[in-house]
Amino acid sequence: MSPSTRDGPTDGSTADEPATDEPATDEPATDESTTDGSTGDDRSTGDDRSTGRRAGDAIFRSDLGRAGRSAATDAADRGSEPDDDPRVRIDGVGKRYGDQWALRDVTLDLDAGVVGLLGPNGAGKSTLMGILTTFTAPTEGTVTVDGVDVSEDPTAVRSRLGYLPQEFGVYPDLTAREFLEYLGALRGLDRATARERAVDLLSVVNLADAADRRLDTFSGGMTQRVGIAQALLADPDVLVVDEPTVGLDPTERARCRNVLADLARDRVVVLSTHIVSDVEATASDVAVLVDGRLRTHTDPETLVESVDGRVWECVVDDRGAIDPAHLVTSTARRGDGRRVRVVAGDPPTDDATPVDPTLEDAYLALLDGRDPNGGGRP
Ligand SMILES: Nc1ncnc2c1ncn2[C@@H]1O[C@H](COP(=O)(O)OP(=O)(O)OP(=O)(O)O)[C@@H](O)[C@H]1O
Repeated sequence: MSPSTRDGPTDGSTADEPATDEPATDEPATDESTTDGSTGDDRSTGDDRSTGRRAGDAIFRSDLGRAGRSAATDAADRGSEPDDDPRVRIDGVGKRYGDQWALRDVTLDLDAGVVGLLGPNGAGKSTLMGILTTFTAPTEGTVTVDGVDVSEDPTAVRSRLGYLPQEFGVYPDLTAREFLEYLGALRGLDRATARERAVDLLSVVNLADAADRRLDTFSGGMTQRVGIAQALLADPDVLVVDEPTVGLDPTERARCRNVLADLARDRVVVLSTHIVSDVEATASDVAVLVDGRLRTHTDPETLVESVDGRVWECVVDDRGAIDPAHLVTSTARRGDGRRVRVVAGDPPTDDATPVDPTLEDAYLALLDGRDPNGGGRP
């Protein structure tokens, strides 16, 4: 049996090779054969009717007989109080390719919750995820997961970490249950444990009703949730997901987001995405990378507040009516003209009305960096 097409691990687990500085090994495994699932019929709901569990219920972690991997449990095993160290500590991390720095001096502490990793193309998000998932060796700085250094002991880090790559491949002729059992066996689980875990995980991602359907009948969103399930096979403390909602319809996006938010109750979920509304809907933290550097790490509410009182909507005949010194975050043609959304210190037109800011307004203003009072970019 072979996966549809892929060059790397089918399960999105991290590569077996130790992290290296060679760019050739810095490419995360990708899969060009995602299921588009146009024939899928997803009847799953937020609740698993067979068990009555909610996605990501804490019961899942204990059910899996997890051998105490969290910092808290490790500390309890050692007979000591858990320390205040964050689950993930990224300290002064940089990555250089040739003479170009893809990432520089990034310091981030992460604990349970969803951290939305945002940044324009080329900002360094994939590089940072590659370092976190042990694919890529940092040039400088350290990353620890539950106190374990990714460079010193990548194998131990991998056992604490689940990864859903952007392109996730499945074996289309297997059922969801068979697929997870297979990946569980690859991870060294015995048959009974793999079976039990597959059932639990399908419940966690609200696919219990579809467990015995072949994967080639799954919609794109269902396949992504299978991807999340496989990333949870080792019941990781840290889940890294790369653009999990791209190409999904709004209903499936919401389902996927809800699963991630539920899982983040007792895990670090690193959500790398360009879809700012997904971050707004799920994240407790937002980290913005620009040109390889961390521009901000805060909570979404604080970022939104940064443009409070500076977002306006107005209707204009054409966009030229807006002072080019102002940042236009959206424009839509309406019957009465163009409705534009503007970030500016003062009303951009006489009839502009103030509106509640969104995270997207704040994010675009942060990237734009121009003076909201109209003075242009610094
Ligand atoms: N293997 C590599 N060899 C050389 N340069 C690389 C390599 N991987 C990434 N880079 C460079 O590092 C910088 C950061 O790239 P990275 O892919 O991490 O950004 P990103 O934020 O993930 O972008 P995107 O949103 O487009 O996926 C870019 O300038 C990119 O060209």
